[in-house]
Amino acid sequence: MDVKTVGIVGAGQMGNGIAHVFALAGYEVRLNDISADALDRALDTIGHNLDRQVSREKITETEKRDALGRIAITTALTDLGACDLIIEAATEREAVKTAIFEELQPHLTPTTILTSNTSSISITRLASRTDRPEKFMGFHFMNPVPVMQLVELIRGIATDEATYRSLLKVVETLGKTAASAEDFPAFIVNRILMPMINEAVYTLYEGVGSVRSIDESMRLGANHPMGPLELADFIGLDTCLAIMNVLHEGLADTKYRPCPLLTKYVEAGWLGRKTHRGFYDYRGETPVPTR
Ligand SMILES: CC(=O)CC(=O)SCCNC(=O)CCNC(=O)[C@H](O)C(C)(C)COP(=O)(O)OP(=O)(O)OC[C@H]1O[C@@H](n2cnc3c(N)ncnc32)[C@H](O)[C@@H]1OP(=O)(O)O
Ligand SMILES: NC(=O)C1=CN([C@@H]2O[C@H](COP(=O)(O)OP(=O)(O)OC[C@H]3O[C@@H](n4cnc5c(N)ncnc54)[C@H](OP(=O)(O)O)[C@@H]3O)[C@@H](O)[C@H]2O)C=CC1
Repeated sequence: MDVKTVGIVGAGQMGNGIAHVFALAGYEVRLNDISADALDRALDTIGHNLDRQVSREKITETEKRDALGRIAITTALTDLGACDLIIEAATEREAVKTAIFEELQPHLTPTTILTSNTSSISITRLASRTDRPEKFMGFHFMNPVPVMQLVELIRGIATDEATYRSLLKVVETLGKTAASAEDFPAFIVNRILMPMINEAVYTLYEGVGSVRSIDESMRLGANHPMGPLELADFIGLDTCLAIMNVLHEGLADTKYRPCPLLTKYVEAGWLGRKTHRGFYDYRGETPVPTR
């Protein structure tokens, strides 16, 4: 299937990054969110990130203008029906994702490929709730999308070869690298990364280190570009907790038990950078640890 138009559902940090890279690669993009404000913020962020690429001479002013011209925003999910490829990038909750696919279904063309950018949820289960499990895949981009090279491709039990090949081709046109993962909780990257982040939260919870000492230890001692708590704030603590819950429930092993302190932050609505408070407080000039 030759993909030309891409519908993206959810205009949060992942949705806007995905829209950015697809528009820059020449695809027509329709970006949807339930919130008109989220759509406006997404366009601002995309413009700002494209400006940065222009100032670093990665792209030209014309390429930036053309990319922005290829992105249409809409709060009506049904406007995405005619797209060749749908990428669902809404909140990491299975009920939210299933409801989106159910609402979209009657408006889709028979050839449309459905994908989810889920970080952890079973692709086979999401696919089974649609009319086209053979045309359904996990299409997992990394944050920040314009920078990170990897895209995980996850086939559900019913995904056909033609769908997989179409997505491989799409990844190539984006200039990114695909890695295939089997459909088990949190796939590859988050199966390894998220228990590390959860362990960092336990390290804080048990008083082994402070927010600063934990992050500095991993930045300077293990050469990670960000400390684990800084990275958790960057990903979103709600998303981190949702992934740990999928690992814990899906693999039924206590080693994936989410740290109670992570739960507490999420319950407080301190979700990290996106709410301006998490393990750090981002409301001032420089981030300040909250513990
Ligand atoms: C949860 C999941 O399901 C899966 C996941 O995504 S897990 C999260 C995976 N991501 C990571 O682990 C990110 C770890 N952090 C990093 O790699 C780096 O800190 C970082 C790339 C985010 C920033 O790097 P840095 O050196 O501190 O910043 P900086 O030098 O300003 O930026 C490096 C490049 O990234 C770009 N950049 C930084 N942040 C960006 C953003 N939010 N959007 C777009 N571009 C961005 C910069 O423009 C710069 O580009 P060039 O090299 O082309 O000039
Ligand atoms: N954060 C990360 O580092 C990564 C996240 N992912 C995955 O990507 C997905 C999105 O994550 P992320 O962008 O971080 O999350 P965000 O919270 O930044 O964005 C999610 C967006 O989806 C919107 N939304 C919620 N319900 C619907 C709906 N029914 N229809 C349309 N839009 C909806 C939200 O609106 P509102 O705010 O109004 O609820 C919000 O704007 C998740 O599945 C996550 O696991 C994958 C890779 C990395």
